[in-house]
Order: sequence, then C-alpha cells, then structure tokens
Amino acid sequence: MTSFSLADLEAIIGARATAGAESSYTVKLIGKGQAKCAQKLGEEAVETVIAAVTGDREELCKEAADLLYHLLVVLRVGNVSLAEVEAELARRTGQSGLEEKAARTAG
Ligand SMILES: N=c1c2ncn([C@@H]3O[C@H](COP(=O)(O)OP(=O)(O)OP(=O)(O)O)[C@@H](O)[C@H]3O)c2ncn1[C@@H]1O[C@H](COP(=O)(O)O)[C@@H](O)[C@H]1O
Repeated sequence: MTSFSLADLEAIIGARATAGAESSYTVKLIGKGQAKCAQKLGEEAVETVIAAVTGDREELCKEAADLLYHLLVVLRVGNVSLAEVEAELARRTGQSGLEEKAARTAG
C-alpha cells in the first residue's frame, strides 16, 4: 500500500510547471496551452470509459491514473487547486446526489 496521494502529484506538477524543466512532460503539455491540456483530459476520459466497458480491471486502473494526472494538469492551468475541489466535494457530503439533482431541476 502506497501513501502517495493526489495532493503529492499536484505538488509535483506545480513544481515542474514552476521550474520549467526541459525533460518534463508536464511542462511540454502546459506549454501547448489550455485547449490542448483539456483535449488530452478528454482523450484519457474516453480511454478510461473504454477500459471500464471492456471489463479490463488492470487497464482501468492505468487509464484512471492517466485521467487523474491530466485532470490535475487541467486544474493547474485553470488555476483551481485540488483543495478547492475537495472543499466542493465536502460541501456536497450532506446531500445525496438525487437530492442535489431534484433541487437543481425543480421549478
Ligand atoms: N502521472 C503522470 C502521467 N500520467 C500520464 N502521463 C503522460 O501522459 C501521456 C498520455 O499518453 P498519450 O499516449 O496520449 O501520450 P502522448 O502520445 O505522448 O501524448 P501527446 O504527445 O499527445 O501529448 C503519456 O506521455 C504519459 O507519460 C504522465 N506524465 C507524468 N506523470 C507524473 O507527473 C510527474 C511529473 O512528470 P514530468 O512532468 O514528466 O516530470 C511525475 O511524477 C510523473 O510520474
């Protein structure tokens, strides 16, 4: 069991982006702009969906890791911290998804 967390990966991505290391995939990707980062996130989402529906458990794990990495890159470029996303998730914990949907679609 690893103690590696999404917050650790967020910190690494932030450090790479700040340092501008030449050998960094993160730096190269961010250099291509927000639209490219978002496009890569979309591609990884589709690959995750494919792994899920084909029932390949190992592939699903790998694609989910790619997806989370690319999500963190998009959050970084969009200037949104993981803590903000976690705060939003925490805010929702008192309400079921069905209640939230009903409140959103009412009236
Ligand atoms: N977790 C990841 C991670 N997940 C996926 N990827 C990269 O995301 C890319 C997505 O796969 P593709 O097949 O679409 O890649 P590609 O064809 O090279 O992509 P493009 O040329 O289209 O951008 C691959 O090159 C993966 O290596 C990642 N790259 C980096 N990290 C971690 O991010 C941290 C910083 O990495 P560097 O910025 O490279 O130092 C390190 O801890 C890494 O382990």
